[in-house]
Amino acid sequence: MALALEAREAGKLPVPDNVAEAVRTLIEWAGDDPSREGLRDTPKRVARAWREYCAGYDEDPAVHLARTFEEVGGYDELVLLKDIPFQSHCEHHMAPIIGTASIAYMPKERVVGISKLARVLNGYARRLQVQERLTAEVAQCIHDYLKPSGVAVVIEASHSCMTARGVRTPGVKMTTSRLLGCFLDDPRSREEVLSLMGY
Ligand SMILES: Nc1nc2c(ncn2[C@@H]2O[C@H](COP(=O)(O)OP(=O)(O)OP(=O)(O)O)[C@@H](O)[C@H]2O)c(=O)[nH]1
Ligand SMILES: [Zn+2]
Repeated sequence: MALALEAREAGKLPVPDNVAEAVRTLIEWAGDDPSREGLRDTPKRVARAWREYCAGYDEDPAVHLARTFEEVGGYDELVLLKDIPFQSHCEHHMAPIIGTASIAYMPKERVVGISKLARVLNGYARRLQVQERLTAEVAQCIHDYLKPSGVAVVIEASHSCMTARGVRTPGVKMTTSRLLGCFLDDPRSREEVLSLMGY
C-alpha cells in the first residue's frame, strides 16, 4: 500500500496537462486571466495542493493500527485522544472542513501508539468527505482492527461551504458522533466517555 503523499513529494509531482488545463478553465470562469504573471504557475500549484489535500486516497488508514502493544500492565480502562485538529474537504463544494475530533476506545487486550489514532483520522479526513461518513469511518476502522470493547468518535467542525459562501453563517459548527460497543450499549461507559470529552 502506497504511503500518504507527503508535502515535499507533492511539490515534485508531475501535473498532467489536462489537470492544469482544468484549473486554468476554472480561473477563467472565476473571472481572471490565467495567463497573467501571478497566475501562470497557479494551475500546477493548485493541482499539487489537491493531491496533498486528498492524500488519504493513497493509503489504507488501517495500516496505522497494525502495530499494537500488549505489555501495558493490564491496562483496560478508557483511552482518549481529545480535540485532535484536522482538515478535510466537503464532497459537495470541495470547500474546507476545519475541526477537531475526539477519539476514545476501551482496550480489550491490545493498545495502539496514541499518535496512530490521529493518523487514522487524517487518512480519512484527507479525502472528499461528509462529516457523518468521516466520523463513522474512523470509528469503524478502530473497531475492526483493534477489536476493543468500545469506540467513541465525536467530531466538531466548521464547513467553509456554510461560512464563506451559500448561507454564510460564520462560527457555526456541526457535531457528529459514532459510538460502538460498550459506549453504545452501556449508559455508564457512554456517560464517562462523553463527560471526559467535555460533553
Ligand atoms: N450532512 C452534511 N451536509 C453537508 C456536509 N458538508 C456540506 N453539506 C451540505 O451539503 C448541502 C448541499 O446542498 P445543495 O442544495 O446540493 O447545494 P447548494 O445549492 O450549494 O446549497 P447551499 O449550501 O445551501 O447553498 C448543503 O446543505 C451543505 O451545507 C456534511 O459534511 N454533512
Ligand atoms: Zn460543502
